[in-house]
Amino acid sequence: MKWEDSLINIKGVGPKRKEALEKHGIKTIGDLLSFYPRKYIDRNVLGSTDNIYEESEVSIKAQVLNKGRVQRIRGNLSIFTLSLLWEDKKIAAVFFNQPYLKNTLHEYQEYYFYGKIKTAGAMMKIMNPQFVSVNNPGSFFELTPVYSHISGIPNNTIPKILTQIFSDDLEIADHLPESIRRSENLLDLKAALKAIHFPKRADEVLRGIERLKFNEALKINMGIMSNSWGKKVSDIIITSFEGINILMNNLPYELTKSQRAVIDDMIADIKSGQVMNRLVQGDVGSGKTIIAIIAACLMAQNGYQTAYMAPTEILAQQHGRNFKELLVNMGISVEVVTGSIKAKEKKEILDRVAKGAVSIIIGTHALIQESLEYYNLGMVITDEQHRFGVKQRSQLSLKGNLPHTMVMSATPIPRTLSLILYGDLSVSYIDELPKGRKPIKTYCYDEASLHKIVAFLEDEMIKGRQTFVICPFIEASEEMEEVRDTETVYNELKKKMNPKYQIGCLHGRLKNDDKESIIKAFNQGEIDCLVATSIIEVGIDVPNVSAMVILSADRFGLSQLHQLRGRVGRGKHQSYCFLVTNSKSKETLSRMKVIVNNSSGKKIADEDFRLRGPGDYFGFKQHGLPKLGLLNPMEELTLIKNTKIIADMIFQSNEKEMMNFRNEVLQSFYQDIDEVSFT
Ligand SMILES: Nc1ncnc2c1ncn2[C@@H]1O[C@H](COP(=O)(O)OP(=O)(O)OP(=O)(O)O)[C@@H](O)[C@H]1O
Repeated sequence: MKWEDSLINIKGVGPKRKEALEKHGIKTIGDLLSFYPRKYIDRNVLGSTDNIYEESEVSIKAQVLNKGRVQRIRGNLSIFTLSLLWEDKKIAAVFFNQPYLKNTLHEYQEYYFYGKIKTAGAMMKIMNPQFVSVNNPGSFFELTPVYSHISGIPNNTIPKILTQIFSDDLEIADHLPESIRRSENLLDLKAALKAIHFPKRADEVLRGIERLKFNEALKINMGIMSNSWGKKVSDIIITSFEGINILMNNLPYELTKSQRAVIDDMIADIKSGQVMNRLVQGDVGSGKTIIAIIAACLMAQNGYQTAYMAPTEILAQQHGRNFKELLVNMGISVEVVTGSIKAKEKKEILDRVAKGAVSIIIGTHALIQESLEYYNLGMVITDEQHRFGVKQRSQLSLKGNLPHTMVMSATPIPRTLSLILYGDLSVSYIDELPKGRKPIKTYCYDEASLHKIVAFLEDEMIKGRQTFVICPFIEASEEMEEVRDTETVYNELKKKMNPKYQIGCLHGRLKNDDKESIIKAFNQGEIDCLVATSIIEVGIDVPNVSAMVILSADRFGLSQLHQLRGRVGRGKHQSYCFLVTNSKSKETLSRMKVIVNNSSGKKIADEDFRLRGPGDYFGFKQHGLPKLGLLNPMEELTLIKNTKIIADMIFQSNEKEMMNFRNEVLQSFYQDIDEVSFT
């Protein structure tokens, strides 16, 4: 029996169960072996009456004192209660819906019981315990794996199938080179899987987990490393820096110290003769776009093209305007290519790109399309914002002859995750905001205060400012009446606000042309108040906006609220953000407090991470990385660092075994990420 064999040949797996397992992503023997237990029951802990903890799960040794009593509650529901003597105390064993146990448990006999202890009430209880006779405990004290329930599969079926798999001639090829396995003191793969599924003791499970986590960490590291590995020396020759000096000297503002430092880092990379792989990390509104403009200008002035990949069409258009504003009169040609552009126009642009008549190409995913050929791509910039995966990034880089890469990101990423995601990148931080920015005053109110908030927005608009009103939904939902939607709010505001104010409404369901014209009108100050969904979350840059109201604010994640709020306070005006929620939940209110009291993206991300836990935070899927089994990347810094060193060693090695292993791991990595879909 092999890893890739189908489960259909296994006894006990008929077509129905096969289908149920497949729904859960379990198709092969290997998939089932990779379906790890959710937890283990350890009945080895023998409880004592000296030390009883409410709700603790323990084994107790106790004598049955009576025949017990079955109470019928209603229908099939029954409770069987039995009195036990545990050391010198009485305890009741309570069984639900198992009246037949009356004939199984015998008076005056001793048993081991395992279950949850409840101390509240007149008598101590052990709830729904498992039990075994003291004279014949069998495997009662062995560790028992517990698997997540799969609908259509009885709970004891998974262990049964696994037992069969292991008792047959199971072949598991362990490709990890023996030398690494030994130096890292790891179990071989089959032994590790056996330890996970059939452990006798807890330390065996730990050894099994150690090996399987190692596999996952090594695979992720090798997959990421393969993006940049072996393509270090750059053929791109940059000699002229005059153009960017002119550009920088003519900006309407002075660059911050951090912005200058990032530009220095970039220039040093380019001068080093090696391919640049740099992540630029800076909080919302810290001024990352100008870095991209300067980098693209440098490339253009030296005869190379730059591709700039933005996460949304709206942003691609906005960047297009910004780039053109600063670069067109320097004789640099900029074009925006998006999915919605008309075919004829697109063809014309693509022809010009292929001939080298366009220097800067800005777009969305469309930039990765097969049909887009570059003349001489010198740099790829991705405005990451967690929308692109590892795969897209590398696909775009493959378009040229090893172009330089720069990744922009606003969201602080925990160190471990950034080591994985950007393991191949050097990092520059923009850790200050442009001069003169005032902290955004943030408040949390319930809906009863809405009329006052609307009056406040009108006051701001009298002063010539613009405002945002954000709603989670596009239209009203019957199931979730309490959640605000753009359609209703837009109509209400039209009635409530002075008609001299222009109100606009923007959401993802509008046609691209309509979206574009609304954004344009808002940019030009023709719309005073824009009601929108989170579509404006990233990147939208209108410095005249001074107030934002976020309705049903509890529907958004903390980092998302921070991103949304980052759409105001981008100019010299004092700005305000109102989080509106009717929720009284303590948890919600404490989340709102985090935003009210903090302005730093890093602090908010830390809190988000603390409140939500690692599982939810920065999903791997969002980054186009495969789902992990046992590895929690947030907590395994040492393992990730160690396996990175090993991955590097494997990539450097000319030994056949190492090279074969490398190819196999990469094949599997790319297969995994092919299965990841983007939403
Ligand atoms: N040094 C500076 N001084 C003053 N204004 C600046 C400076 N650098 C950038 N800006 C302006 O600040 C605003 C925000 O910059 P930008 O849009 O580049 O931010 P960002 O880092 O991309 O933010 P986000 O992550 O929110 O998209 C823009 O209007 C930009 O022109």
